Amino acid sequence: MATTSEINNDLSFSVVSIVEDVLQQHSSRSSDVGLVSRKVEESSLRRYEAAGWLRDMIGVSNGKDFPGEPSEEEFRLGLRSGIVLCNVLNKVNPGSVSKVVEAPDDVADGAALSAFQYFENIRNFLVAIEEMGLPSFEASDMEKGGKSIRIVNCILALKSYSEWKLKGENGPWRYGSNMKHNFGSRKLFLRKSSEPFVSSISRTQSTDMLSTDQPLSSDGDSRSINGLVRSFIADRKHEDIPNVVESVLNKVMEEVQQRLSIHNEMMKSSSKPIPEDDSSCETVVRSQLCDARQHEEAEENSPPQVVEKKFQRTNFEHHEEQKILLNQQKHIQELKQTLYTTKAGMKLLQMKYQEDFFHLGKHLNGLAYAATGYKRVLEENRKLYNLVQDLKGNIRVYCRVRPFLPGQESGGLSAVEDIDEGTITIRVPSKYGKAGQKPFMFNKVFGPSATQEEVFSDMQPLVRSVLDGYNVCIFAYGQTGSGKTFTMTGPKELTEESLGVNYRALADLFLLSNQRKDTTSYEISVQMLEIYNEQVRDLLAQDGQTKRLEIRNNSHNGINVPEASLVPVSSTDDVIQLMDLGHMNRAVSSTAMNDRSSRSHSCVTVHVQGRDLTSGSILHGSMHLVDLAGSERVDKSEVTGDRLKEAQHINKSLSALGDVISSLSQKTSHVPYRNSKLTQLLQDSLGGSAKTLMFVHISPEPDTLGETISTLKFAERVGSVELGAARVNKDNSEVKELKEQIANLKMALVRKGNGNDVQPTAIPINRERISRRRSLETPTIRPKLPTMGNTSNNSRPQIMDLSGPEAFNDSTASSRRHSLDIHELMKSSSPAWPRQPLNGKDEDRESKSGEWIDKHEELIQNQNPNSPEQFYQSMVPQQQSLYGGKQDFEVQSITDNESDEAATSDCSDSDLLWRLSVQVNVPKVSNIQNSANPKPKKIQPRTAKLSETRSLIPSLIPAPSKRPPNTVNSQPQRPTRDGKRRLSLGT
Ligand SMILES: Nc1ncnc2c1ncn2[C@@H]1O[C@H](COP(=O)(O)OP(=O)(O)OP(=O)(O)O)[C@@H](O)[C@H]1O
Repeated sequence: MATTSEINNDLSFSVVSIVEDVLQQHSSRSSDVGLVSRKVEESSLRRYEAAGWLRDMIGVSNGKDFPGEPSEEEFRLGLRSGIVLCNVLNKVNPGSVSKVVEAPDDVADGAALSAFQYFENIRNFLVAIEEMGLPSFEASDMEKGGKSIRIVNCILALKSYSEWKLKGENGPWRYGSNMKHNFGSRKLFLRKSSEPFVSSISRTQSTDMLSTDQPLSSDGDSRSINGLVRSFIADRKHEDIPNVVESVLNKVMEEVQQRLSIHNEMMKSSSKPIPEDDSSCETVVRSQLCDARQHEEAEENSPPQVVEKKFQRTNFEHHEEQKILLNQQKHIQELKQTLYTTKAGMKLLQMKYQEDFFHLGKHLNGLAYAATGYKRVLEENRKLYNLVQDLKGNIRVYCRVRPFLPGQESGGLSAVEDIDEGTITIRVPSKYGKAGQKPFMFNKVFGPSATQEEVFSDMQPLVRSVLDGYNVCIFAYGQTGSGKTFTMTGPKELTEESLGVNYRALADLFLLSNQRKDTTSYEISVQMLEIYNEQVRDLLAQDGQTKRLEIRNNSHNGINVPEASLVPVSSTDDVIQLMDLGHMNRAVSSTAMNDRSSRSHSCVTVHVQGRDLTSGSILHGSMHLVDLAGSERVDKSEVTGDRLKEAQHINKSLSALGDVISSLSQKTSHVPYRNSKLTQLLQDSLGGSAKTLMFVHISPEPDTLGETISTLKFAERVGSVELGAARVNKDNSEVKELKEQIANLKMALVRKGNGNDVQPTAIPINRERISRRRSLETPTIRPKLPTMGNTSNNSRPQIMDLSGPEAFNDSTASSRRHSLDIHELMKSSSPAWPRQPLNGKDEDRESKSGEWIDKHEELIQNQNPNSPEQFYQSMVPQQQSLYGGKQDFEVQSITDNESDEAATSDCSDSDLLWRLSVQVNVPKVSNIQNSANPKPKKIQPRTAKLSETRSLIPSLIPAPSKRPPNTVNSQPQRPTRDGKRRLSLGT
């Protein structure tokens, strides 16, 4: 912003300028036309002189664009950049302009020069000229309409100075008095360094006034005005002077007043408040100052109307700028507001998003929970399904897919498309008929990645139920190389992780029996058999003898091959030792399909006997762990000779297995168990009261797809077989008591039939205590099992001899009690007890669907000739002939709470099974030897008719629903045909 002193100075200087202008106008007005043309010519000559000198000074080549006789316009344009002037000045007075700003080459004449060049060169030149005391000119004189005469004066003065300097004259230089007066006004210039430049006024009217040493002062100003006026009136006539002076003064006064008013206006506009902290204000102020200066200059050099217009324009521009500024501020405010709103909106959105995320998270959690729940429900469904299957007595079927073996991957394309819990989907290509996918459903499907532990954990409850007195059978089925041995035993190199079901099952039984040792004492023993070429071999035979063993089905204690070694085990080490021996003895040789193919069925049978330490009751369970031979067809094995024979035997036994399964699923009356040793061995598990699990194995290779599909089809059929609910093999004191009661009743009947008046002993029947359990025999009469060598010297586990009474202490007592009772009865009855010879060939009798042959009952008869049954049999020959030589007694099944409690398996499904089971059938006892017919009688398959006939045999224990309790119905009863087990007294 201009300071007051500056304004004052400007004003004082302006007075000089005003006077000068007025005088010029006055003189021009008063001059005649001739004078004007003379003046024009004179000024042209002077311009030529100046231009010529400048060309001389800078050289023709540099001044090529600067003509020798330029027009006023050419002259002005040539000097406009200030370069020529500065260079010439530096030549005249070296160092006067320290830096000359060169114009860019491509700046054409007439083009607007940059403000920088304009101000730099011209200003530096003018400053130097003024310092030298030479007549100066205005920078605006360089522009169009400027006073070039002043420029010419300045250059000619410089020329004169140069010539003076060249002459080498001493003393101060004086500008020539012959020169025309220089009316150029002074202008305050600032050096580039912003150093205030104090100019001295050079005036040319008189030598005493033109001293360069004269300081700038108000005296100087007045002197210069006086000089101007004097020179103006010098060539006037005396009588004109007062008038001229008066008109000049009037003019000056007018001009001064006009300019003052303009200044005041400017002052007003420039004194408007400027916003402090707005950086743009600084720019505005600067531009205002600049405008003010330009305005001043324009004011000084332009006629008043132009100045007025310019001022108005400036004012208008200023106004516009103010408006723009205000608008911009308004916009900024609006933008700020928008920003604020946007920020608030963003915050709101952020909060909303966070809320949404939170809800989403909750929702996802809910979904995850639901998914887990769904999985749980699925799992529960599967368990319930399995439970229903168990209740129905279905054979449980698991499927396992072997992974590709190293080097066997057929481009990674497996025959298995998908595995989902209990469903396996097989990819069927067109060569097997209709291309597509074929699903098979089982109780559980294990994929190739399933571990041995996972596999076992799923069947663990089943295994554990052996300790509760159930019979369990797990058999591995599948073609050669599908992984049966892997599942049942493990790979060749056994590790803890790769141990198969056999090892894990026994280890688990040891663990559980140990946990229960306070309540139950368990004895676990193992048999290992092999069926090779339809011969049963003892794999635990130490002498390696391949003695042909016989299978005796439905033995009372679950030991179907009594001649095979039965080795007690108590630890996993024992088991490993035994298994090693068994594997050594097993027949294994190579075939084209699998170099470790076993062409025999192997069966590890675990026998468990548990004695309840409180009640003394005995239970026994057995578990068959069967690794079947490969199920593939003979022709595929590409074998001949011995191998062909082996394969044929395998096929025969597997076909027999298929037939048994088929007839079981169709519930036919005759089940052909006897068609192979395998079906004979598994008879109790397949048609009896056992829990059976078939583990079907398949290979993933597509080239065995045909075999895979037939294996899966077979397995599906097996899954549909209902065996009836499993039962616990438990023998307790109540059962024995009941048996005695039955015997008494029978005797009473016999006596009555003989004309004796003896009334049946009124022994109350405690229905609640009637056991529904299958085995009713006493353990003292179990078949003697073979022993192996000298056990004291043998490091192997000792073979258990179950024949001794000490093995079954509690039952001995029971047996004694039983015989005592009988003797008492015998004393009161007259008929003699016929002696029955032992007959060991009875086991060949064929069992039928829905009944089981109790050899133990038979043995009771054989070993105890004085038993009531024998007595009864001997006394009722007529009845035998009447009813087809066999009597059936239907025993009403009653839930036995105690028995249920005794079944304390960890196996939830077996427990539940028993708890849900309301009515379970008591098994029939059959094949009791008739004293009148010592030879074993081959029982023909029973027809419906025979069954009807036999049903006429009176039931000694009436069904509670039909008859009042505690009464004996001596009339023959029709046996039920609903599959209930019946107590059968054979001939
Ligand atoms: N689940 C599995 N994981 C890894 N390897 C397996 C698996 N199942 C089987 N194998 C491997 O596949 C090969 C054949 O398995 P395995 O001998 O058990 O078949 P198999 O059905 O018992 O044959 P065979 O009928 O001849 O006895 C073996 O090398 C075995 O280690």
